[in-house]
Amino acid sequence: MIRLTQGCESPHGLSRPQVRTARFSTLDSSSHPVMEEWRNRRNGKLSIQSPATLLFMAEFLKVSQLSSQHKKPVGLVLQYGTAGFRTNAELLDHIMFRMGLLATLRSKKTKATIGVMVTASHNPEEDNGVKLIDPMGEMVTAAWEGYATQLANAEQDDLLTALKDIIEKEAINMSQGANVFVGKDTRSSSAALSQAVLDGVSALDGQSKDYGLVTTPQLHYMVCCLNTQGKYGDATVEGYYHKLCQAFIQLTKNASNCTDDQKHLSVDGANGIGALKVREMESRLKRELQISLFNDGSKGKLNHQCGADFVKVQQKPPTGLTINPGERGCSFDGDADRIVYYYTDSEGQFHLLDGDKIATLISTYLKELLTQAGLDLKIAVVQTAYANGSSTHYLENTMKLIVRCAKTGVKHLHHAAQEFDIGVYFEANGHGTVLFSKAAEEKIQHLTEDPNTNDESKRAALLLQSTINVINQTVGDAISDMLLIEAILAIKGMTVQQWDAIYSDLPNRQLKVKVSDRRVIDTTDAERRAVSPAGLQEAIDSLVKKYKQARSFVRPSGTEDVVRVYAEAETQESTDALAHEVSLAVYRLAGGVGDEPKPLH
Ligand SMILES: CC(=O)N[C@H]1[C@@H](OP(=O)(O)O)O[C@H](CO)[C@@H](O)[C@@H]1O
Ligand SMILES: [Mg+2]
Repeated sequence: MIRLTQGCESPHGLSRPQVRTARFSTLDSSSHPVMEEWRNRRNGKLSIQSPATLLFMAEFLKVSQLSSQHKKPVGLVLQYGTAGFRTNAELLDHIMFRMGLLATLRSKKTKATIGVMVTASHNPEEDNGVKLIDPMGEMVTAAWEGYATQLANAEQDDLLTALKDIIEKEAINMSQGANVFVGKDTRSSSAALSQAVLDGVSALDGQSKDYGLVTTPQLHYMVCCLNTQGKYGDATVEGYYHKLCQAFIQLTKNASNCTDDQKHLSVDGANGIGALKVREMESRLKRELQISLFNDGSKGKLNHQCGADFVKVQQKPPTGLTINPGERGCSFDGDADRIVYYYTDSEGQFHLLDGDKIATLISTYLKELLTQAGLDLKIAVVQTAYANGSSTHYLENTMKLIVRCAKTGVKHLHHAAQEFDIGVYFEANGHGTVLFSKAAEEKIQHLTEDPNTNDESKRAALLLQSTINVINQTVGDAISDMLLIEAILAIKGMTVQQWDAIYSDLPNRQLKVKVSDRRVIDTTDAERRAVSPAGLQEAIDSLVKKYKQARSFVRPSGTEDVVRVYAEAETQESTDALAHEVSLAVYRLAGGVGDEPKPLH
């Protein structure tokens, strides 16, 4: 029997010695290897001088008990991939519980609030997933993605050992308090799975706040607000709408003669959380943006034949949405962190405005404002290898902007963008945002307050300030991006066709090739060149030479068991031929399985 002595104050604010005494009394008899190891370290005695140790062990016991209600299926192995864990919802209960544990440890380690979002984004309704959010609202750091995988894959009996390993490796002070924010999307499995996350947090005596149904970027926003003591905004959904909508209204005051037609936008909510949140926010836009919401979840299935991913990959409008020729529409994905725009011309031809077009519109607008404000700030656009060559060419050669290419995955773009005063980053699929350095924000602020600032500079600086406020800098955010794009179009008096005409996309094609082990492909130069298997890059180089304005690269997907092939060229015909020939090269040199890739035409 272990008794708590005087001075054994709980860092968690627990003042219930009786409860603890009762709980600890069972520690002596616990035969779990982790408990035994701790006993051995103390020559068979549990030190009553170490309250933190006692609490730690009491929590371990609780973890052990609660984890038996969230058992891992034996042998199941899952990976924390580019966008967290993602698979069929039925396989995820133990993962969620364990991510609740891990988020609590991360919170203790960083002494800050951590976020856990339950969502599988654009994947089918039957799937689910989880992403961890670091203190400033960014994706969790790479080392902890590794811990997430270790913890997720530890068999039931090894869970405490896996937990202890992380605690020791990171030298986590277990007496530090913890706070975890939890959010979920609209999937039917999300309620039970987010409860499993909350169970994980409480097993380690962490505090939690359940935000319930929120978009992924809203949860990122909340985490950032809390950890900046409200400087970024109020950590509430109301606070989020207030900040973004107020900035939007402020921006649209600079749009003259905007007709109701021009203020109209059709939104495809992918039958997901984004639709609910647009509905909640709508009235605050004071008819400066008049939204017709489609795929609002009242009848259709999540992401089915709709949503940003469907539109981007299929290059066609979502079902369930009607817009007249020339009118603009946009699609969110299932957790509202991606957006793409589109319209159909008078000939019925569909035109997609993807992440590259969005990055071009935003960076052009920002560059103009910087010039008007007379501010010398370094602005850059960060893309991936999937960015259309025309967009890169236009940004570098016409706009004279710095363009960087990062590896696929938002966290890579986010980090690259942080190196500039203003970093605009977008994946071609529509996930992106804009980052402003602290120094840039201060210079803009100074300009708005300086009595010597001339009128033109002041107007531009004020516009920049409202632009900063409409943007969710923590992560790509469909709602925030939509408001920014709509404000820019209104301010510039630009139609969607004019926006589309800034540059013309090169025809492009993406294909997938199945190989026995996609890890045989290793890449360099932000994934644009293959260094293995031997001969593959040389083969691609000689194929590319056959076509005009051609470019092609291959890389193993981080989310699917395939090798992705990308090609672009002057015409769709040569693009498709090149994509097919490169697919064949991958199939032959990288261990293709199944039938040989067939020509597209
Ligand atoms: C070509 C492409 O669109 N790749 C997507 C996809 O990654 P892959 O590693 O290509 O499977 O999923 C990621 C997560 O959602 C997203 O960030 C990325 O842009
Ligand atoms: Mg998403």
